[in-house]
Amino acid sequence: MPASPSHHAAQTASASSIQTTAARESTAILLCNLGTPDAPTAPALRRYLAQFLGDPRVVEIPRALWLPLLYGIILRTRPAKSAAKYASIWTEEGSPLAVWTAKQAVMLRGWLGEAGQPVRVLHAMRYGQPAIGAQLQVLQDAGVRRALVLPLYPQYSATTTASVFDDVAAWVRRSRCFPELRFVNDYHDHPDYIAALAQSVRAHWQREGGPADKLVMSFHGIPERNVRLGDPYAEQCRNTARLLAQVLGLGEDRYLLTFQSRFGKARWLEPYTEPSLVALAQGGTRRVDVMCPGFTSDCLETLEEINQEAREAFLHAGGQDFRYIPCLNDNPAWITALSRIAQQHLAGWSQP
Ligand SMILES: C=CC1=C(C)c2cc3[nH]c(cc4nc(cc5[nH]c(cc1n2)c(C)c5CCC(=O)O)C(CCC(=O)O)=C4C)c(C)c3C=C
Ligand SMILES: [Fe+2]
Ligand SMILES: [Fe+2]
Repeated sequence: MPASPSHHAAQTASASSIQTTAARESTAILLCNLGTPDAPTAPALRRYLAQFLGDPRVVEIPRALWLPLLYGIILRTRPAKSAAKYASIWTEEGSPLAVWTAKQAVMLRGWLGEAGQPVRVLHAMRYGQPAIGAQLQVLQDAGVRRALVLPLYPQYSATTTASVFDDVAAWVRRSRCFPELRFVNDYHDHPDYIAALAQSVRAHWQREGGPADKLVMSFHGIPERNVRLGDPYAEQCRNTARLLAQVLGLGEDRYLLTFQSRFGKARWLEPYTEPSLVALAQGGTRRVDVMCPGFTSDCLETLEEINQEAREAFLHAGGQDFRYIPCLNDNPAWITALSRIAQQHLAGWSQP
């Protein structure tokens, strides 16, 4: 059957609309997070921890000393203990970290689309699935020409941010062709990130009928040695805390910056979160608001370590009210912040 003129026109229109969409979507954003086990079970934890703790960015002990310790002791004992902790926070949809990260990618795509900037947005995990290299390959195979890698860590640390970069670079080394790449190092003082945190605290105060005696801001720790060797992480955490306190109008006596999740026997950044909460309770502080501004998604470290373990320690030491403020998760102000951070890094990247 010969094509009618209208059939022809429809074909041309749809071909050109595909081409326009393809041209616009030749830019992509890859949101990268830490990753999480596939299941709250000892075998899944063993796979996850082997990858995580086998990363030389995370444990900087010489391989010849560390690997026997990791495989001989840690991977025999820790998986079962950690699996039980994960089981206490697991949801029907999976690990909270995975659920929130996937949702952030979908929302960010929607936000940018509405702002007239349709770009592909995928998420990837440094440890576990979906892997960073596999997602970069998906983008490459789809014809993406420019990719912005955006780690979901507001504060830069070699243990986290640089490790994402290592993984991107490892994929590049294996690739014949790859998109132009840009990389976000940190956004610890970005006004929209600070504003999103402030908004989440104010909303919490509104729900609770006002501020507690103290706002505790707990960040993930790193070994103190890393900071001495030049990691800017601690300074960036202090900056975030100071800026947030400033926006909230909190004087120095109204907030406390602490570091959580110490791993191993070495000295980590201090003050440690749980002992600080115990000291506050013993010193007569009755009510605390507790938040984790360095985590953009709720995860094991916030839901179990802070909202379960640290809560119990505070109440046991005589505290009366432990009020946990959830992470930014799917907070619209946070997605707006992410879209602005992305737009600023995409600016000037010409369309073909
Ligand atoms: C927010 C930034 C993070 C930094 C910095 C960080 C450093 C760091 N972590 C470990 C060891 C572990 N961390 C674990 C879990 C974990 N860590 C972060 C974030 C940072 N880590 C997150 C978001 C999570 C939770 C992931 C989840 O699935 O919900 C774990 C695994 C759990 C356990 O067995 O305790 C370990 C181990 C080190 C050694 C380190 C810096 C040197
Ligand atoms: Fe960690
Ligand atoms: Fe922990």
